[in-house]
Amino acid sequence: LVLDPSFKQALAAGRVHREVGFAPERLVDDLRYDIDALEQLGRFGPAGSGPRAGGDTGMRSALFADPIDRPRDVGCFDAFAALWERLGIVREELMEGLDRDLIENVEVHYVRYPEGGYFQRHVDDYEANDGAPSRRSVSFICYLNDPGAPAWTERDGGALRVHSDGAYYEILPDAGSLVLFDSMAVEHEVRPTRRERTCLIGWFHAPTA
Ligand SMILES: O=C(O)CCC(=O)C(=O)O
Ligand SMILES: [Fe+2]
Repeated sequence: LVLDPSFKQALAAGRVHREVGFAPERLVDDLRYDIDALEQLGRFGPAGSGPRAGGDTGMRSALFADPIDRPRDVGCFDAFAALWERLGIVREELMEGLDRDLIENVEVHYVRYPEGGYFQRHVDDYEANDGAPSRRSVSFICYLNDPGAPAWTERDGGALRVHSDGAYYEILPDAGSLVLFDSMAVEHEVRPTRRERTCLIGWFHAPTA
């Protein structure tokens, strides 16, 4: 098992579940190498699917790259594949633990927030029933900040702020940590960051029918 069993209660209650050290340091380094290579190739841009995709609305300031549909002779696609395999186990544990049907087809992006980057308050599954065969069910974010740099602190900004019942709590983007939450239930935002902030984000989908 890769997830602590407490994820069941957390997700069912509309809270965020966090796994510290989900991606080992060595893997985070390799993923950062991949991300840097894609950035140098100019593969990062403001598009990407998310609430009000496009990034020109002021909703967010972040850059996205596709880790799958990209040249594989640069960077380290194997690092992505290793993380992907681990996320496949997460998907199976979520299906079992939440009794949800999660399809294999998932959305995934590398995301880089420059200094000053942010993402305003939102819920990930914004699509009302528009006839799509599936919808976002569980959101996952693996933080890929530099494990060799000083640890992230509150003063660096860039916290994931989670809203619930008129209050909020914040989660720092510690290198290698994974967060999971219900895509329809959890309102969240990324506070303005004072450091470059890097992660992999994606969504496990469930059939709409
Ligand atoms: O970067 C994060 O921590 C969260 C990003 C997010 O909420 C999103 O892309 O929907
Ligand atoms: Fe989000």
